[in-house]
Amino acid sequence: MTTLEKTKEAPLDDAGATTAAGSIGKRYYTVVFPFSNAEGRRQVLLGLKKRGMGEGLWNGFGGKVEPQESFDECAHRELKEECGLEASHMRYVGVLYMTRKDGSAMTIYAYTAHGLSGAVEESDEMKPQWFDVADLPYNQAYSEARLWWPTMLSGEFFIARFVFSFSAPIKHQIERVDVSHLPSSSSRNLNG
Ligand SMILES: COc1nc(N)nc2c1ncn2[C@H]1C[C@H](O)[C@@H](COP(=O)(O)OP(=O)(O)OP(=O)(O)O)O1
Repeated sequence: MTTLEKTKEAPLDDAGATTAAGSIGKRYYTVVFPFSNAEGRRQVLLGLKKRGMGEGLWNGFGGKVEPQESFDECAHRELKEECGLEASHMRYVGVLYMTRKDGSAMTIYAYTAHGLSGAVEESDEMKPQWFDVADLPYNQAYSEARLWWPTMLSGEFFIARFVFSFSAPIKHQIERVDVSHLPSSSSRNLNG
């Protein structure tokens, strides 16, 4: 089953994801949200960005996918570099296609991290802090966070598309995808 949520009636084109114009300046990123259920409280670790893009905003931990690196490897590396944690289980929960009217585009692969080990440490880039999932700092996060974090928190796989004019999302679509019927990677391998 697929559910669509749209801000506008006009459908989003896939400009940034697929067209020649959109692929110019396209960048691939990961973002990771570590979860904890310590003392019966469902919490997520966010980082306050200390420099560069998104400075002063709370976000998950992530960055650009390096050449020769898989998305999963990038997610584990960025988590460790930015907040000191390691995860025994990283769950790929969704993908965000972000495009600007100038044709530049960014694709962000979103993960939740579980089975955490290590000590939470502040890095050059991020100041980490635990938040109750019911009390997230949407007023000090990217403006589109309130549109997709609730879906990410629900655990349903999602495909989100945003079109920005400067930093404001002017069009968005969030598709929740039931992936339970898809073959696992092991069964795909068995089928060649
Ligand atoms: C609207 O723009 C954004 N929205 C959201 N939700 N997240 C964004 C947006 N722009 C960037 N991000 C995320 C994607 C990544 O998780 C980080 C990017 O971090 P950064 O630019 O610092 O990437 P690094 O590879 O760490 O960069 P350097 O090592 O070169 O500093 O933010």
